[in-house]
This record gives sequence, structure tokens and C-alpha cells, in this order.
Amino acid sequence: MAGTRGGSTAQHRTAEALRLFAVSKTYGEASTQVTALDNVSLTLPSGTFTAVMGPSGSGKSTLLQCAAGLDRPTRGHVLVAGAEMTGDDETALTKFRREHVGFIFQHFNLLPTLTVLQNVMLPMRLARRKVDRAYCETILQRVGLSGRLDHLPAELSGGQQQRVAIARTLVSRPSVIFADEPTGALDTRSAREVLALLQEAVRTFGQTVVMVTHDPVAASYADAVLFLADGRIVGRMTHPTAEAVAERMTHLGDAVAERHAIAVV
Ligand SMILES: Nc1ncnc2c1ncn2[C@@H]1O[C@H](COP(=O)(O)OP(=O)(O)OP(=O)(O)O)[C@@H](O)[C@H]1O
Repeated sequence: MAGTRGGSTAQHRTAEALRLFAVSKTYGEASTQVTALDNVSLTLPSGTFTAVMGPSGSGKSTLLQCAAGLDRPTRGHVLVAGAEMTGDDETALTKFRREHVGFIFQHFNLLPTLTVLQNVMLPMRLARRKVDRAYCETILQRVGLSGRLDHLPAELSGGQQQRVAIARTLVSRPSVIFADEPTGALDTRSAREVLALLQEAVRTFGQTVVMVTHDPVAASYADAVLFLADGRIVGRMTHPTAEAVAERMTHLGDAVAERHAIAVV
């Protein structure tokens, strides 16, 4: 992993949180080969909230996995906070991810046997950093869970569990938080609370958030929306509204269906 900042912490921020340069990802070989990402380049400044949308199979999850260092691109470069993340050293990559990258999943991924506070303190323990219990409690207060510190995840609602997951990523102050359908398993009200919280993390804490979603309303909470189709970025919308995003998605779906129909004929 070239360029990893030795000894630096995630608190140190650069103006550029994420850069993908000519990233491609193919799965399979020869006749079964699928190009999931096709020469994707993008730059996201720090302190921005970006939604990624596109029809099913357009490459959203692959983009998130490659950008977060969970999967390796076939070609191209990924830089998080200015440091290249494409390398062969798995241990160094894991350490880098721990310091610089946060994840929020659709199904929360909390440890069921740990309390709310223990779940939030876990990243500090794993990174062998000094556990700042007071800071964890402050963050849990900010996400509205100060009365639930000793509860187990199963004793919380879905929305509350996702707020714990958000608190868990915030305490590490990662360079980028990647969220994969973070509201996919929530009711409308809880979803809005979670989205407002992500927005607040960007505005108040200067976090950078990249969120994959199928929901135009969720996307409207972002500063900008990137549209993917067939593994390529085919559009970008700033100041998105749910209506404008939904309309763009309809046209995108039509265009993709048309291309596939032509390919089949
Ligand atoms: N492990 C894999 N092996 C083979 N093909 C894969 C693999 N993962 C993804 N693909 C293919 O790559 C393409 C992009 O998939 P990806 O999951 O990134 O799309 P997506 O936009 O996230 O889809 P969805 O919205 O349905 O989750 C698809 O054609 C998919 O079938």
C-alpha cells in the first residue's frame, strides 16, 4: 500500500476524501466475464454527502466495495485521504481501513452480545487505541441514545440499532463513511432520523459520507447524487430533490433497457 501515512490518525483530514482513478472491475473469465465497473473516475471533497444510485446491477455495490478497500479493482487506483489503497499487503490494508474507513450496513452489523456502549467502543479497542469512554458517551448522546448505553442491540428498535452503528463509525472519525442502503431495513420515520443524522455528521463533524441507495427520498438528503449505469458514471445531480432524482432514475432505467434490447436483437 503505497503512500499510507505512517503513524498519522484519522483526525488528520485532507481536502480530498476520496479519489477513484480509472477504476475497472471485472468478474469471471472469457465468455462469462462481467464488467461491473468500467473506467470510473471521481473525486469527493471532504465534508460532503454523496448518494450513489443506478438500476439493479449497475455496479453500485461494487463501486462501494472497491472504494472502501473491501474488494480490489481489476485496474485503476483508489485514494482515501490522499493515500493509495490499492496494494497487496492485506495486514496493512486492514489497518488502513480501520483508521480511515467507516461502514454502515443495511442490517446494522452490531455485535449481539455487546451492549450499546461496548459496541461503540469496539473500534477503539480493535485499533488498540486508548478507549475514550467519555467521547463515546458524548457521541451516543448526540445520536439520542444516552439512556440506552447498557442495552443489548436486540433490546433496541431497528432505527436505534442503526443509530448505534452510526455512532460506532463516528467515534473513529474516519476519512470516509460508506453506507450501503442504510435505511433499507427501516420504517419511514426511522429512515428519516437516520438520514438526518448522516446529514448532521457531514455538517457538524465535517464527515464525508458516500451512500448507496435505491430510494430517491434518501438520495435527496445528500449534497450530490452520482448515477451509475452499466458500470459507468452517467450523470451527477447537485441539490437533489426526491422528484428530480426519481425522474432521472426512470430515464436511466429506460435507457439501460433499450441498450439491452438492442444488444439482444
Ligand atoms: N462476485 C461476483 N461475481 C460475478 N459477478 C458479479 C459479482 N458481484 C457482482 N457481479 C456482477 O457485477 C454487476 C454489478 O453488480 P453490483 O452488485 O455492483 O450492482 P448493484 O448496482 O449494486 O446492484 P443491486 O442494486 O441489484 O444491488 C452485476 O452484473 C453483477 O451480476
